[in-house]
Amino acid sequence: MSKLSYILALDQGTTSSRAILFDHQARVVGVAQREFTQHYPQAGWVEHDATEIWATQRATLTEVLAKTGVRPSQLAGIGITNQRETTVVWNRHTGQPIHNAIVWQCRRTAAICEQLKQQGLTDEIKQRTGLVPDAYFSGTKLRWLLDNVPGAREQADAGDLLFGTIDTWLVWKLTEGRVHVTDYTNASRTLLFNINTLEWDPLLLETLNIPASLLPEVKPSSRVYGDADIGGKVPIAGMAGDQQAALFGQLCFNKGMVKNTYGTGCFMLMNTGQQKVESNHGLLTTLAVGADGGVSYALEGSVFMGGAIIQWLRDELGLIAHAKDSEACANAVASTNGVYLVPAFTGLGAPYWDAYAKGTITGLTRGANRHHIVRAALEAIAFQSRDLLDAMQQDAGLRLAALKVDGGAAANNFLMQFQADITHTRVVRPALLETTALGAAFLAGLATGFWQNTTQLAQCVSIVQAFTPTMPNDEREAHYQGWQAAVARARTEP
Ligand SMILES: Nc1ncnc2c1ncn2[C@@H]1O[C@H](COP(=O)(O)OP(=O)(O)O)[C@@H](O)[C@H]1O
Ligand SMILES: O=P(O)(O)OC[C@H](O)CO
Repeated sequence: MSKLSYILALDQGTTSSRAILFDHQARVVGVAQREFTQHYPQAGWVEHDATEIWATQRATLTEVLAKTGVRPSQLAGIGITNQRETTVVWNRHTGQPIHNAIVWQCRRTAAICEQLKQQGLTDEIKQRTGLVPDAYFSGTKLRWLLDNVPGAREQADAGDLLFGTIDTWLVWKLTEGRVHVTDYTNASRTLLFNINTLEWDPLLLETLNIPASLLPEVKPSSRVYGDADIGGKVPIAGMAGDQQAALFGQLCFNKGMVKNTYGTGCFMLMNTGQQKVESNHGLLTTLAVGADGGVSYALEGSVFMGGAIIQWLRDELGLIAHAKDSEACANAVASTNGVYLVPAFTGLGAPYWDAYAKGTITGLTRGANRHHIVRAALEAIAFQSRDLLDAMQQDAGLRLAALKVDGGAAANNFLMQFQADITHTRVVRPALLETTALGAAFLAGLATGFWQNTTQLAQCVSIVQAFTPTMPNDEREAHYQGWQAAVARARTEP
């Protein structure tokens, strides 16, 4: 075992930045968390201030060390995991972003995506990147910034600008501008990266008019990238998009293993090993991390609104005071009384990919009350995940024995039981829901010798609870058909 005692994970999520300190048994020794501002400059647009992201992330790092009394010299390494696709462009000389970051949820580039489809590039994009032409991914966001921020195109052509997803931005800040790097998992979400050759794709760069000089170097997810200067030098040794980090943290190292994360959105990933599986059911093919820390392929179902629906009920409708109150609220009624909520607030992601669908509530009667609506919101999270699981099982040609879950909203027992019921699949929840941070810690720990191998990692993880399906078959399928009918009403495309 290394003489160094801890690994620090930085988890930069959509709504908050977290720093979590793990010991050698992967126990959480300390946590610090800071929320940051969401900017909605127009309907459907979402931005973050990259400078605020860095400030909150840096503050959590300082706070977690201060409150645990751990010194930088006791850290074996830092692992970074991040909200994916969110796009930052900054000046390489001043380190200043040229604009707010465009967030993965932002729909402003839907028209650019329509153009790509009209140019007949959908199949080409799918074959090269594993993705679909949707505003979700970084490529069109980067294009928008270069085309719309005054002077950006000239600066880019002069080689003065750098692009990064949030991982790249944090490493750049932590190394004081010495390192401009990303990892394969984050690169695979840009719409610019070829997942067959594992290189930036010249055709896509040309199509979107992106100079290659903006792009970071791409490396494996478990690797020393450089030293962070945090009052002592600490190697940054792990880096992965948050969903791929969660897959690793859930020990899904091998082919056929699946996890579903319930955070702001819901993201179901299946490791397909060295086999690149193309979906026929609206899923993405993406890069993940294999047992040796190298590249593996994954199938992914991405749902834009998961726990964020609960935030909406809390912040915009005021139906609950705290997210966790949704559980008691849902349990206060025996059913939704025929109410369905389709959370297409930012369009619909997998498996529908309908950029213009709008949020919809159906089945309201005079008997409907806030309990029914809250229950329908939680059920919607699980229905969307069933859509993904059905698609994934069909694409992979297998039936899952159990679904591993994590993320903030996986704490909700009503949601987990309903998930088991509506998918007719056992749902398994680990003791630690922060599997995203754990995955990043594992990657950094493997690269620095803090942990030797995946067997050692598996010994650190324990399962606390399993939810077994109890809903009768006819009730389940009738309820799911009700959901499908509600989705059909929310959609703009057949
Ligand atoms: N007990 C709960 N029941 C339902 N939703 C919850 C609960 N606790 C948290 N959430 C939701 O989970 C999300 C936070 O999860 P988290 O994993 O921290 O997300 P992220 O990493 O995307 O910021 C929020 O959208 C919140 O509304
Ligand atoms: O911030 P999260 O955990 O909801 O994750 C966001 C995803 O990475 C977006 O693709």
